[in-house]
Amino acid sequence: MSEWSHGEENNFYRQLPKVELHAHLNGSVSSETIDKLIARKPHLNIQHSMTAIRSGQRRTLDECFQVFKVIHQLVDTEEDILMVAKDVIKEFADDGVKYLELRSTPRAEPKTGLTKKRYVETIIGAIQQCKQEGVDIEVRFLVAIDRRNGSEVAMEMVKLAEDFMLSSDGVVVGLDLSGDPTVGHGRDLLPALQKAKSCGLKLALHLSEVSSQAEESELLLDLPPDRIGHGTFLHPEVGGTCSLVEKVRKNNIPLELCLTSNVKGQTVPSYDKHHFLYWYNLGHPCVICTDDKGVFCTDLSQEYQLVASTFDLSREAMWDLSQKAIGCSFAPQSVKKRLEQTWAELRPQVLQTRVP
Ligand SMILES: CNc1ncnc2c1ncn2[C@@H]1O[C@H](COP(=O)(O)O)[C@@H](O)[C@H]1O
Ligand SMILES: [Zn+2]
Repeated sequence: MSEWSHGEENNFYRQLPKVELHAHLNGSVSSETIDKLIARKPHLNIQHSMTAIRSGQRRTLDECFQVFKVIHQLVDTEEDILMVAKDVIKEFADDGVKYLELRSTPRAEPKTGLTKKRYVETIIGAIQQCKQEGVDIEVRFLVAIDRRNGSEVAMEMVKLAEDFMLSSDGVVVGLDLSGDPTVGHGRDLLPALQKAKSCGLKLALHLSEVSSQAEESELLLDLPPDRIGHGTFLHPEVGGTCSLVEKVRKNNIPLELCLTSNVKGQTVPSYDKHHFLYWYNLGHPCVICTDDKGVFCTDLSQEYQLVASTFDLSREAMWDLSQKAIGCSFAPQSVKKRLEQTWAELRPQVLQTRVP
């Protein structure tokens, strides 16, 4: 047990400088922003209970994907996307996140004239505006491929990401593969992912989020990806294989781990059974992330605190986790170096203060 009071613990994790590498834009919308969206679109008759999974509640993964559909109805114009992206970036900054990699699936909305290209441009615009306003956070963007949409759209997203990688002043750094893991097969997306890799885009892939994906993970790990989202069922204790674990370890591929998301989405039975422990005990790079802070009603400070209390880790160990996450980011060396400096400057004050 910790010798610190609850208030002190909260305060410490908020002060801790953090890196967020796995955040889906529309899953990260806070209840305050949802209020503003509902006010813009009262005719949709959407209530808060439809856009978030509260403390103690559980949903099947399938039900989680229904929640995203509701949020997508609320976020369907350029103005909405700009507001949502700026709010999300500022909320992460307020939570002590110094570097954020946001990801989102470009959507065309014929009714409002939104195109996939404008979708990405609007998010890049939000990132630039936050920078101009002096928000204390460095932000990069990953174009997401929704696996449900098949190989053709995947290839279209790779082209879009490549164009933006070359024209966005370094804001677009890679691709995400996400969406309902029970739909589609990674084999069909392999050519698009290979192309992305060959043109210099970084790959963050959701792998083995459910137990039926071993064969797909086997295939996609040969790319290899630069980071893995979840990887819940990779290891043999939960039905994965030694071969999968070996591939991950051989290439030292960091795992993005999202405790609240996995427990609320019921792919992990309880916090203490989370696969964080398996990989952490191997000394493998693990990055704590939120996944969908709005939908799962969490933030990155809470996720760090949850990991520390569940696995009885010291503040120093948690500091090391947050610092090592810098190295797992897709930021260029110059940015990583600056972040390392920030961590070095903050360390004495954050690790020693006892603020009530
Ligand atoms: C809970 N675990 C998860 N597993 C897989 N994909 C997920 C996810 N959580 C979110 N997404 C992906 O992110 C989209 C919402 O944000 P954007 O509209 O892209 O910003 C979802 O529609 C899904 O494709
Ligand atoms: Zn995710």
